Amino acid sequence: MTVVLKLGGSVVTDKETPETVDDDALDRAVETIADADESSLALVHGAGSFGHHYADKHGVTPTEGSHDAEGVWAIHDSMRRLNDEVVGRLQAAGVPALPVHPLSVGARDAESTLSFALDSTATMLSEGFVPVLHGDVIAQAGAGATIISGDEIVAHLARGLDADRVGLCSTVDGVYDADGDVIPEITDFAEVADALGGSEATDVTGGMAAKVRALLALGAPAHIFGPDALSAFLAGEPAGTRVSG
Ligand SMILES: Nc1ncnc2c1ncn2[C@@H]1O[C@H](COP(=O)(O)OP(=O)(O)OP(=O)(O)O)[C@@H](O)[C@H]1O
Ligand SMILES: C=C(C)CCOP(=O)(O)O
Repeated sequence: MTVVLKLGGSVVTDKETPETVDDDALDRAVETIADADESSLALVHGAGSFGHHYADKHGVTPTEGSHDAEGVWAIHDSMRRLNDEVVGRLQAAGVPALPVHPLSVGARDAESTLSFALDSTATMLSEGFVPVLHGDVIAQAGAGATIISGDEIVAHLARGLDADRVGLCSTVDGVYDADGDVIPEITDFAEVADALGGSEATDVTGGMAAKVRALLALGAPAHIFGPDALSAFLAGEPAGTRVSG
């Protein structure tokens, strides 16, 4: 049973204050993951108030690239520091976490098609480690470097590792309908398009609409849920909104 789980940047950081980890929320998530003791778990985390802030400052998005090495490094470096924090706390809680930095293993061609070697991630999993990936900048042919969101990495991992279960843990309890109620299941983008917005904070990768689109394109069932439902998700129980294309 392979599980791919993303901890949203809005969960693990205080998205309103640049470069601030949300200590309580991250510790709670780490504790829940340690308690679950999932045998084959690949983790991804988002950018929150780390990467998005620098991406915005240097004008880099998933489609607008940059050849400015210092700017690209500033974005990556902020994500690397957040990743150090996440990996360090997981290890302190007894989870055998190791980092995988997308900048060093992935690239896009001129048509934006992603190639992303999964050898390190897959081998870590089979050796009993918990790989921890993150949204990042990656080199793109003809564009310098562009942003890759944690959600895109989740989709790539889910396919490449043939995941049995995929989860996006965000700050919301699930995907809300126009009345603010959690939608139990989404099978078609058009049915929910009107209710889906972007993100409330600085976010260059598109908020909820982009998440639902990416998850609908997967073969595996995926769930979007809030931190309170993380242990249920890891136990294989229903959590938040189920998205299946
Ligand atoms: N219909 C909807 N239901 C739920 N949330 C929605 C909806 N439309 C827009 N949103 C927004 O989407 C946000 C979740 O997307 P966001 O990209 O901020 O999450 P994240 O993955 O946790 O963060 P990050 O992108 O930094 O990793 C919510 O906080 C909410 O503001
Ligand atoms: C802005 C950067 C570097 C990555 C964005 O990842 P996300 O928070 O998962 O959308």
